[in-house]
Amino acid sequence: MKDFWQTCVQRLEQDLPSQQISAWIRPLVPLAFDEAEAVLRVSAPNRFKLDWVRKNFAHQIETLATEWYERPVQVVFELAGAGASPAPARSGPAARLGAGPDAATAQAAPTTPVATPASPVANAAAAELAHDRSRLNTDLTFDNFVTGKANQLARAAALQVAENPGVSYNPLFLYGGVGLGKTHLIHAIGNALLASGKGARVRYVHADQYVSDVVKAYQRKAFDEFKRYYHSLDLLLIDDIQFFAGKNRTQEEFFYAFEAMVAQRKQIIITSDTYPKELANIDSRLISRFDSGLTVAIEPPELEMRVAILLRKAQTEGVTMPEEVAFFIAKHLRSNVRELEGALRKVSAYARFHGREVLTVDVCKDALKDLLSVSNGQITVENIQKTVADFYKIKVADMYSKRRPANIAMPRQVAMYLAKELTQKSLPEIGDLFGGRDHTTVLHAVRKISDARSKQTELNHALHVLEQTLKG
Ligand SMILES: Nc1ncnc2c1ncn2[C@@H]1O[C@H](COP(=O)(O)OP(=O)(O)OP(=O)(O)O)[C@@H](O)[C@H]1O
Repeated sequence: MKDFWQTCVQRLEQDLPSQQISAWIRPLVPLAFDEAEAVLRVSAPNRFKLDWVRKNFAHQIETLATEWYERPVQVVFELAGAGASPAPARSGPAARLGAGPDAATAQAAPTTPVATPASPVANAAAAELAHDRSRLNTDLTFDNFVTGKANQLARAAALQVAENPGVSYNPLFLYGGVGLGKTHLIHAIGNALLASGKGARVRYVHADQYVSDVVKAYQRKAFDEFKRYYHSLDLLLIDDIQFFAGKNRTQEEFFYAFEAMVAQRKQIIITSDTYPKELANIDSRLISRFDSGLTVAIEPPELEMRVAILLRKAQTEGVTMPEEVAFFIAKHLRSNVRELEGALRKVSAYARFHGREVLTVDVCKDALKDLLSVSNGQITVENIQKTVADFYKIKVADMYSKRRPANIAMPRQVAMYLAKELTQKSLPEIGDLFGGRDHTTVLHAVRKISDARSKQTELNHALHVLEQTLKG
C-alpha cells in the first residue's frame, strides 16, 4: 500500500499544481487496504480537508488505485483519529460481495469499528459511509435548487419520488440540455432519501462509470457480483444514459437490473440529454421501459429564473450583487445554469482582483468580455475549449496538455474541429492555441471528426449540442 501511495502522489504531482499537492494531498495518510473488499482507507487531518478531498480528488485517487491494484477499488476517506485503525478483514459472503463493481460493498455495515454500534458516533460514521458509497455530492440539495417554470414539474416529481421511492413514478426519467440541473436534481433526491434516515441503499452512477463497471465485471468474470450489487440497491440514480448508445452488453445488464429493481419496487431515476424515443442506438426494449414511468423535461431557465439563480448563488458565495447586475448578466448569458455559475465566478474574481467592492454593470462588461462576445455571435477558441471540456467533463487544461488518453484526445480533436468550423482562425493559429501543436495535427483532427461525424449518430448529436450551445 505504501508503494501505491507513493506512486499515487507522484502521479497526482504531474497533474496538479504544487500548492494543491501540499494543501490537500500531502496531509493525507493511507491507513489500510482491505484486500477482501478492495477498499482503500485514507485519513484526512480535519473535516474541511476531508470534505474537499472527497469532493475534488476522490475520483482521481480511485482511478489510480484501480489501475494499481488491477481491480475496482473504492477509496474511503476518514477523519484522522476517528477510529482510524486498520480495518479488520471481513470474511464470509458479505466480504466476497465486496469484490463487485466499484467495490460493491452493497452498503453493508461500516468496515470501520468507530464506536459501539448504537452510539451517535457510530451512527454518524455509518451515515458518512452510506454517503461515501452513494457517491452523492452533499452540496446538491433541494434547498439550494432554484425553482422556476423551466424546472418546476421536474422538481415536483423529484420531491414526490424522494418521499415515496419505488411507489409513484418508476422510473423517473429527466431530460434536458447541458447544465440545466439534471445532475443537481437527482443528487438532491438521493441526499433527501439518505437524510430521511430510512437506511436506504442509494447509489449515484454516471452512465460512463456503469459502462466501465460492466467492462470490469466482464474481464473479471464477476457478473454475479455485479448483478447482486446493483439489484440490491433501493435507489439507483443513473446520469446521462445517452452514453449507453451502442454499448450492447451494458444495455443488457442494465435491462436486468432495471427489471429486478422495478419488480421489487426499488426506485430508478435516469437522466438524459433527450427524451427516451429520441435516444439513438439504445435497445427498443429499454426505451419502452424508460417510457413506462414518468418522463419530465427540464427547460432552459427564463430570464427571471436566471436572475434568481444568480442572486441566490451570489448570496451563497458571500458576494453582494445588485439586481441590475444580475439582470445584465442574465440577459446576456442565456444558455444554461453552469454558464451563469462560471460568469459569477469570473465577475467576483475580477472584482476582488481589481479591488472593486461593489459589483457594477461596468465591472461585468470587463470581466465577461469573452463570454459576452460569444453571446454576441463572436465565438472564441477559448470558449470552444471551455464548452467542449465542460461537455466531456475534462479539464480545460487538457486542451493544451500533451496527455493523450482517448478520453482526452477525442474531446480535444472535437474542440479543434469546432474551432476550424466556427472561427476565422487558421490551422497554425488553432494549433498554437492548443498548446503549440503543429497545423498538421489540427488538420488531422478536423478531417477525423468530420468523417466520424457522418458515420456516428452519437458524435453527430454531441456536435449539434455543442454548436448550439456555442452559437447561443
Ligand atoms: N435550478 C437550479 N438551482 C441552482 N443551481 C442549479 C440549478 N440548475 C442547475 N444548477 C447548477 O448548475 C450546474 C450545472 O447543473 P447540472 O450539473 O445539474 O446540469 P446537468 O443538466 O446535469 O448537465 P449535464 O448534462 O452537462 O451533466 C450545477 O452546479 C448545478 O448545481
